[in-house]
Amino acid sequence: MAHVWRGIINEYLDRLPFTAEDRIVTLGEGGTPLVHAPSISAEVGAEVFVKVEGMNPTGSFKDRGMTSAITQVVKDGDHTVVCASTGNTSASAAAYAAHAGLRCVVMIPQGKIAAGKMAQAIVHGAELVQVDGNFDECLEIVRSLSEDYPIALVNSVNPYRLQGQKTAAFEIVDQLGDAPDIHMLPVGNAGNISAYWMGFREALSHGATRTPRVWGVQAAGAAPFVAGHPIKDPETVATAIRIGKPASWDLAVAARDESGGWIRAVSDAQILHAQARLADEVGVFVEPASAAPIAGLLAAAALGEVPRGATITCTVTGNGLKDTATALAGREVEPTVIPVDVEAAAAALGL
Ligand SMILES: Cc1ncc(COP(=O)(O)O)c(C=O)c1O
Ligand SMILES: N[C@@H](CCOP(=O)(O)O)C(=O)O
Repeated sequence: MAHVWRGIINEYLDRLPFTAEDRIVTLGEGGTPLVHAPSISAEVGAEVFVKVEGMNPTGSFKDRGMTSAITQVVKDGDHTVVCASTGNTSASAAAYAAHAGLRCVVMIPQGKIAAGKMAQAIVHGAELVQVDGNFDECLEIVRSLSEDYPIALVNSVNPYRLQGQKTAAFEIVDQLGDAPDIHMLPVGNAGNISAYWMGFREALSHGATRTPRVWGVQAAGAAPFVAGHPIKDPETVATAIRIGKPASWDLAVAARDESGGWIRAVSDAQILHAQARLADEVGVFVEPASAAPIAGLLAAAALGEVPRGATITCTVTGNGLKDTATALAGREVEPTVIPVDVEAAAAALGL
């Protein structure tokens, strides 16, 4: 019988802190495609694959962490969850809380959330609080709230989030038959790079013969790891990674150093160029933050730093449909309007 995907907790139950007796809160997350990128591969002289995390139920990798965080919240008997967010965590928390019948409160930096993500939180019934501050300041507030009130924090400082997110590394090993030589991903609050490194190391006990070098990419205006210290006023077109004080700092530094990798920055222009190339050449529409690893890869190739023939996987973290305004800016196309007439259609197409 064909295998039916049942969400990451059921698929990797033996590698997660849950049992078959637990009530698993799942929307069928995970099992995302690993898509080959032929033209980018040819350009950088390696085999490049993108792990399309925008295919998750709410359109980002956060769902892997949220199934696990919300499952634990239900297990603990809590009724309210809270998060700070640049948009994707709130969309995911809102959806999983709705599924579990929990109250969800999200705190977001005012005016800095892509419209699609805001819509997701609203339609799933989350209570939205806009803060006249940035993500880092929102996170400080929700951390205090969760310490002082009976509210469960579901940002990636919640260890169950990283447990769920590590399963993307398991999937890559399963899809390739081994770990890649290099794994690349965007870095914001730094939970995901930490989770991947945990996953790749654990995969050594489940068929992988090696771990990859981890190359993280930040936006130049929000690159605390490149600066070596927190950034007070982060700014970038990639609003998902507009973060100056990453919560998982030590874990991310460990992922970088233990894997023999690096964390570098790319400009907003490089990010938008990579986003357009992914859409035009690979057929994968990602949000700006998700294009950062491709921008970082192209930059590394231009410096001659990409090992010839290497297998490189890049996590593209979120769906482009969440932020169509940024994707379409500067791309205004005047649609041709024709009457209901085949000849007019042919003429419009120059046939
Ligand atoms: C689309 C997207 N990509 C990348 C990131 C960065 O992930 P992390 O915060 O785990 O470093 C985020 C959130 O921060 C995100 O929403
Ligand atoms: N990009 C994130 C920022 C917070 O992420 P978390 O993984 O630490 O919860 C978002 O979507 O809010």
